[in-house]
Amino acid sequence: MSRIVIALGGNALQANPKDTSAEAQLFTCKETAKPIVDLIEEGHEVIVAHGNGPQVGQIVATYEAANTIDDGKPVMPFPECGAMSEGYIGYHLQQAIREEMRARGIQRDVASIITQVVVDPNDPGFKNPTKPVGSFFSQEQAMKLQEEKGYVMKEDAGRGYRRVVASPAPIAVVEEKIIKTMVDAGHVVITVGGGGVPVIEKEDGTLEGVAAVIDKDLASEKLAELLDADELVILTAVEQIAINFNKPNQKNLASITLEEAHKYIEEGHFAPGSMLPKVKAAMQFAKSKMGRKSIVTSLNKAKDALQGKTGTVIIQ
Ligand SMILES: Nc1ncnc2c1ncn2[C@@H]1O[C@H](COP(=O)(O)OP(=O)(O)O)[C@@H](O)[C@H]1O
Ligand SMILES: NC(=O)OP(=O)(O)O
Repeated sequence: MSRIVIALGGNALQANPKDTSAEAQLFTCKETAKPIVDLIEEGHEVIVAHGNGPQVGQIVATYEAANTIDDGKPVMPFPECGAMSEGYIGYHLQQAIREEMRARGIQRDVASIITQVVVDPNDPGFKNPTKPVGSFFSQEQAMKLQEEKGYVMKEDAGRGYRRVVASPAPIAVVEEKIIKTMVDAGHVVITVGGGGVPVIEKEDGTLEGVAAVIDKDLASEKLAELLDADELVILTAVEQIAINFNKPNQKNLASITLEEAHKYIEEGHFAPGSMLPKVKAAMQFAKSKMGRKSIVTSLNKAKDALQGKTGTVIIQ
């Protein structure tokens, strides 16, 4: 039996970027629940983390469209929108996993924990936005949004333009002890949703939300180390990590050593804001302790990847 942290991509949960409906996301969550519950059925301890890039950006845009801007300040700040996205996605996942377990007669409880993750207020990520959020736009639409709303818009891995926001590195998981207690008690826990709501710790020990989106792969890696997990499984829209991605000479990789990963990063094979943080998270977990391994694959190939049939394994 292994302890496995599964990180689900926010984009992967919105399988068709043109259909941002709750119904479509719930359907994807139900499909995603199947390989997750396969692992639970096999006796593994599974902790589920998830992204929120598309969803948090859409929540922010919805509030803006509802004309809730007062004196130029958003009425619904970014951290609150992040917390909403954690609740929204967590709700879908916990319902889907519960239903799948019930259908198989598995007597386990599942719950989401709205998680706060501490970041450094001086993190360089605040000065250089890299995290794509919200929907995809054409170059023309993106330039218009940049001008009208002051957003920073960037091309996202050949899929179109998206708003990018600050993405500071995760330092600590505030609810760590509660998560550990629930996992140790045998419950299925959904946590660090959207990388967790980013908070800074003030001198008096209080927490304050900040406008940013933490990369959920990096937060999941931190969580996997804290929980002493055996495997970190990152599920996204592609079956394998590739070099020369989207080019005629694309080559999918079955495994990558740390040394090879460093070389491929230097050569610029992994897009910042999409594949690069996954590779970095996978590398960090693999090097944190001998024997730990990370796997990157697609939602529907999770089971095959865990049996070594596909996916990309990152090892020391
Ligand atoms: N070298 C690469 N190999 C595979 N996919 C890549 C690569 N570089 C960029 N990508 C893109 O990164 C995407 C995964 O990042 P993203 O969509 O941000 O993840 P998430 O599913 O966590 O939201 C893939 O679907 C693919 O389009
Ligand atoms: N927060 C986060 O990393 O979201 P995505 O998985 O959607 O990029």
